[in-house]
Amino acid sequence: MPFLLRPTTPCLLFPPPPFHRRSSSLILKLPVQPSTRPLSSGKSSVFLVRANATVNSLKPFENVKPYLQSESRTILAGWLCSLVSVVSLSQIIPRIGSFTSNLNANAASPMKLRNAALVLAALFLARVVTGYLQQAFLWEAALNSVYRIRVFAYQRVLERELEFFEGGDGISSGDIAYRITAEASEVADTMYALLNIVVPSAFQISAMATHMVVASPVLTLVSAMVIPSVALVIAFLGDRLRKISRKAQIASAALSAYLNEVLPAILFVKANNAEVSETVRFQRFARADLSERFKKKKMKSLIPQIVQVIYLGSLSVFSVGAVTLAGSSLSSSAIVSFMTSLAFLIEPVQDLGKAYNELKQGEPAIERLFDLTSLKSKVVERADAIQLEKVAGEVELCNISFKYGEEMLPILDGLNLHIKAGETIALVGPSGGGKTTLIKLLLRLYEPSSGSIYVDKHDIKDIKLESLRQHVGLVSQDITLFTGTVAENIGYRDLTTGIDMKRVEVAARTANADEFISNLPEGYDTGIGPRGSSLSGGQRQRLAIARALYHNSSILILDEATSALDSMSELLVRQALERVMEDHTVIVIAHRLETVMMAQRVFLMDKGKLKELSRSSLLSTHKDSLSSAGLVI
Ligand SMILES: Nc1ncnc2c1ncn2[C@@H]1O[C@H](COP(=O)(O)OP(=O)(O)OP(=O)(O)O)[C@@H](O)[C@H]1O
Repeated sequence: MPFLLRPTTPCLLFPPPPFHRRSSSLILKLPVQPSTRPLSSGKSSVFLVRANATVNSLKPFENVKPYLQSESRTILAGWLCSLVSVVSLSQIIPRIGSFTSNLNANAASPMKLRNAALVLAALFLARVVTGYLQQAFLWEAALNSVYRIRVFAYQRVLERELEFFEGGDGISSGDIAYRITAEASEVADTMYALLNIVVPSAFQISAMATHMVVASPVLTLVSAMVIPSVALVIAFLGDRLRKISRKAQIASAALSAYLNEVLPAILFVKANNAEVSETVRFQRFARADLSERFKKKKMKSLIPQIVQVIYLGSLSVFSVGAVTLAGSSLSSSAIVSFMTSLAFLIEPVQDLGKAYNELKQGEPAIERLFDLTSLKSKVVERADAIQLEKVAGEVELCNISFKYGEEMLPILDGLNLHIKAGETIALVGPSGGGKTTLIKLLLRLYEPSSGSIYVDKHDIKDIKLESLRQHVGLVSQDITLFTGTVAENIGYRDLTTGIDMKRVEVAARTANADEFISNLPEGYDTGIGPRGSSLSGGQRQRLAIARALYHNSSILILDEATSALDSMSELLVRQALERVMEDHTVIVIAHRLETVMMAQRVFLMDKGKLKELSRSSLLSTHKDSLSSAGLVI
C-alpha cells in the first residue's frame, strides 16, 4: 500500500486534536488583498528570449505528415480532379486551334462546328468544375489537418504543469493564443499550397517534359542541367526566408501577447490615465511587427524574380549553345515544339519554387505550434494511479520542501501538518509566506522538492490527477469566471456533460448568492459578460464559492474568499461556510480574524515553516498587534 512507503521522519508535528469524525472534509484559504500583477515592460523581451530558445530540431514537415496522411482520401480526390483538369486543358488547346481555323475557313459543316463547340464547352466545364473541386478538396484536407493539430496542441497545453505558464519563464497566454490561431492558419495555408502546387505542377512538368524529349533529347538534357542550379538558389533563399519568417512570427506573437495582457486590464489602464503610454507601447510592438513582416514580404516577392532570372538566363545560355551544336540535326518544327513545351514548363517549375517558399515560410509556424506539444508535463500521472471514488478528507503533509526554481530560495522548508477528516483549519501569515504555494502542491500543480502529501492515506502521486482534483475544490485568490450564464459558471465542471440545475440552486443558496441571482434579468440564465465583468467583486466571489460547492468536493480550499466582500456579504458567506464545515473537512486561508476564528486550529505560515497558534492567544491578543504582524486585518 502506498502509505506504507512514507518516510520515517516525523510528520505529525501538528497532530490533530481529538476530533469527532465527520463524513467528509473541506479546506479553505482567505488572504488579504487581491494581488494585481504589474504590467511589466520587460515582458516582451522575456517572451522573445523564450521564444527563440524553444526552436526544436525536429524536421517540421515530419510533424504534420501524419495529419496529412489521415486526410489521404480527400487529398487523392483533389489530385484526381487536378489530373482531370490538366487533361481537359491539354484537350482544349489543340481543339481551340482546329475549331478557329475551321471557323475561319468555313471548312466544316454547321453540325460539325456545333458538335466541336459542344465538346469544347464540355471540356471547358470539366476544367472549371474539377479546378474548383481540386481546390475545395485540398482546402478541406489542409483545414481538417490543422483543426486536428490545433486540438492536439491545445490539449497538450492544458496538460502542461502550472510552471509552464507561471513565473519569469512562463509562456504568455497571448503567445499561446497566437500560435494556436494565427500561426495554425499559416500552417493551413502552407499545407494547402504544397498540396495544390506540388502534384498538379508535377503533372504539367511530366506532360511538357515528354513533349520536349520527343522533340530533342539533347536539349532536354541541357534544360534538366539547369534545374539543380535553380534548386540550389531556391534552397539558399528559402533558408533565409525561413529565418525572416520566424522573426516575423515572434514579432506578431509579442504584439498579441501585449494586447492579451493590456486589454483585460482596461480598468487599470484608464484609472491610471495610461491610454497614451499604452498607445506608445503598442506602437513599439506594432512597428517591430511591421518591420519584420515587411522584410518577409520583400523576400517573398524577391525570390520568384531571382529564380526566374536565373532559370531563364542560364537556360538561354545553355540552349543557344546546344542549338548551335545540335542545330543541324533539328527540324524547325522540332525546335518550335521544344520551345513551346519549355515555355509551359517554366510556370510549374516556378510554382514548385513558390511551394518551397511556402514551406520555408510556414516552417517556423509549424515549429512554434509543435513546440507547444513537444514537451511533456513535469507532473506525471503514474500508469497504475488509482481513482478515488470517495474521500473522507484526511490530509497529511510530510516533510514538504519546495522552491520554484533551482536558483531560488525555498518557499516551504520541511513542513509537516496533519488535518483530520472533517476538520477545519486556518492558515494565516504574511504575504508571500507560501500559503498559496502549499495549496498548489496539494492540488499537485507542482511537485514538492522533497516530502509527500497524503489524502486519506494515499500518496497523491498514486492518485489519478483528475480524481485528486475532483475531491479538492478551490476558490482561488484570483476569481476566474468565464463568458456565459450564471448557471454555466456555477456548474462549470459539468459544462459539457449537462448541468444539474437543482445542484446549482442549492450551491448558490449555500453561498448566499441566490438573492442577487434572482434579481438579475434572467436569473440563472443571465449572461455575466467576459470574465464576469457585469458583476460586482462580492457577487463574483460568491459565485466562485457556489461553483466550488456545486461539485461537493470533500476538500475545499478558500483562498481569500471573503476579501472582496462587504461586511454584510462577508457575514452571509461566513454563515454559508459554517454550514459547509459541518459535513466537510475545510482548509481556510484567511486574514480576517472573524473567518480565522471559525477554524478549529490556526497555523501561522512564515519563512517556509508552520507554527500552530492557540486560538485563545489569538483572541486575547489585541487586533492591532495581529494586524501589524501581518496575520489578520
Ligand atoms: N510561479 C512562481 N514562480 C516563482 N516564484 C513564485 C511563483 N509563485 C509564487 N512565487 C513566490 O513564492 C512566494 C510565496 O508565494 P505565495 O503565493 O505562496 O504566498 P502567499 O503566502 O499565498 O501570499 P499572499 O498572502 O500574498 O497570497 C512569494 O515570494 C512569491 O513571489
